[in-house]
Amino acid sequence: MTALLRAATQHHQTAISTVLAIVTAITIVVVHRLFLHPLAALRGPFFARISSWPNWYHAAKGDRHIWLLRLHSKHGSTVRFGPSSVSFNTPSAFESIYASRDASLRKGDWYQCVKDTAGGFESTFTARDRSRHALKRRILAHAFSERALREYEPRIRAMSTRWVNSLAAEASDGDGGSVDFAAWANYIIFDILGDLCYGKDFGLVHSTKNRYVTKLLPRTTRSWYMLGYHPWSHLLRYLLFKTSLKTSLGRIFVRTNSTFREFCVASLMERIKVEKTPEKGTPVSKDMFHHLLRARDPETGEGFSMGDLGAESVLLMIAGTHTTSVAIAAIVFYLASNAEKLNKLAAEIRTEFSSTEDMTYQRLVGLPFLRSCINESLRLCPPTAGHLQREALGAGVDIGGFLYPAGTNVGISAYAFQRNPLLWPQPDDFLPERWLQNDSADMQKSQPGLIAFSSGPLGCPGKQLAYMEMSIIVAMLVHRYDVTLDKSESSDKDYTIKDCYVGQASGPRIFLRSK
Ligand code: HEM
Repeated sequence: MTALLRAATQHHQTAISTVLAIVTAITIVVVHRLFLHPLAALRGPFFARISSWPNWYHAAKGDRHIWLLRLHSKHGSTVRFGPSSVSFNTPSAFESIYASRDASLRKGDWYQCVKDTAGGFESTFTARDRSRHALKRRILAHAFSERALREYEPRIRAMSTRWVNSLAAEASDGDGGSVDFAAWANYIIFDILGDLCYGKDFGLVHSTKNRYVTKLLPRTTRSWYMLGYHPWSHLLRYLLFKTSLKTSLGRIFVRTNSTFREFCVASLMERIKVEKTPEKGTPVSKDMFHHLLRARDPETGEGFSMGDLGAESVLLMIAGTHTTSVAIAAIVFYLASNAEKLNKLAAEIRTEFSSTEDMTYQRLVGLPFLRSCINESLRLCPPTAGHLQREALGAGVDIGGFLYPAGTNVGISAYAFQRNPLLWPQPDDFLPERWLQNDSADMQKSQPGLIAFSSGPLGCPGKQLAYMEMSIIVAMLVHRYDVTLDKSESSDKDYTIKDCYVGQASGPRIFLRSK
């Protein structure tokens, strides 16, 4: 009995000591993060300064961009939103973090997580080492040269014409009902990318067979957010990808990711087969992989290995699809919600073109209101809305006179930046005209550029291609149809996307009436 009592007391004492040890450890961490940490002087919400859970919560919920905008309006232009994470919303910080070639910054640990979920295969996107990244970018650049873009244009126009024609049957005011435009924007963009990457028609516009692919991507990028921003990310990644759990839980976790990768790699393999054994009489398809299979780095003479090509195949299909389709759905939302702007754009397009067949990109670039509508929509709804993480290295990085030590994650959310009321008058309103005045000295002073494509050596190489696609598709749609919002489905004033790295969108539901 006494022995039992002694054992119980001992147990009790051990439990108390354990609890005390945990409380002491937490107190030390909290006190350090609040008062002794090199970032202690920065403002931010209490719980976010002491723990990464709030950041993870918003990343998992998909509203981190909205959260960051709120934090900036409360705490100012520099916000500590995690123990070692800082967000900025000024043009000078953007210059320092993204536009410069500062060697004291590299892509943050989150990009490593993306690489881990891809079985360790490294793409241009996940190459964190700056010289390895630069090498890959020089090779990848062959797929985005001016000559290549000129070759892509007729293909984009042909596919867009096919799409715009088939929309008539889908969404007519009165009988056909409204359509979810985000879905239809996805179909055309996936079809275009299939053609531009592999010379292959995925056929999403005409058949339901491959449409499942559009659903895989948001789930994949969401899993990157869930895991990459998790406070225990390193431990979880170790367990999922480095231990025996790899073949069970690890495999389940990356299942969607793997299905998408298999789709892209299978398309690449088919493409390579065609390249090796071309059919007699069939013209060579001058698509992205036509260029990338031959591309050599002008400095080292290196080309992509088979593993590299697989990784780039997945990257191009991720980076080039939902980004552009979300952007197009947002443009259509803002136009359909602002009849006066839509009419002005329709007048510009219908005056310039008598038919969609004449819509060359060279002529579309000359339409100032079209470009302004695209820019204004990208400002309000940047498809990669979140905080693009960069990690300070070595002696740290100086941003605005403050030294951020090695290991600090710095970055900017395009959404928070582009709705910063100190930079953009009436930040929440759709005012394409603000871009028309860009030449005036006043406007240039008060209005910074868009940062939706990021900038500098890690910025988007597909920017020109994206403008080409957006211009052609929107112009064809507006030329061909009167577009109206299906108000019975939504009364939203703003186009809200979920930030899952690449935005996730649904709607707007629209009616189309042939002109
Ligand atoms: C409206 C459409 C688009 C937007 C807003 C956009 C935006 C961006 C942004 C912000 C980045 C930097 C991401 C980061 O640092 O984490 C990026 C990277 C990238 N984008 Fe785009 N993008 C668009 C369309 C495209 C298209 C059409 C392609 C090609 C088919 C493309 C290919 C890429 C690639 C390959 C990267 C990785 C670059 C690197 O890591 O060096 N993007 N894009």
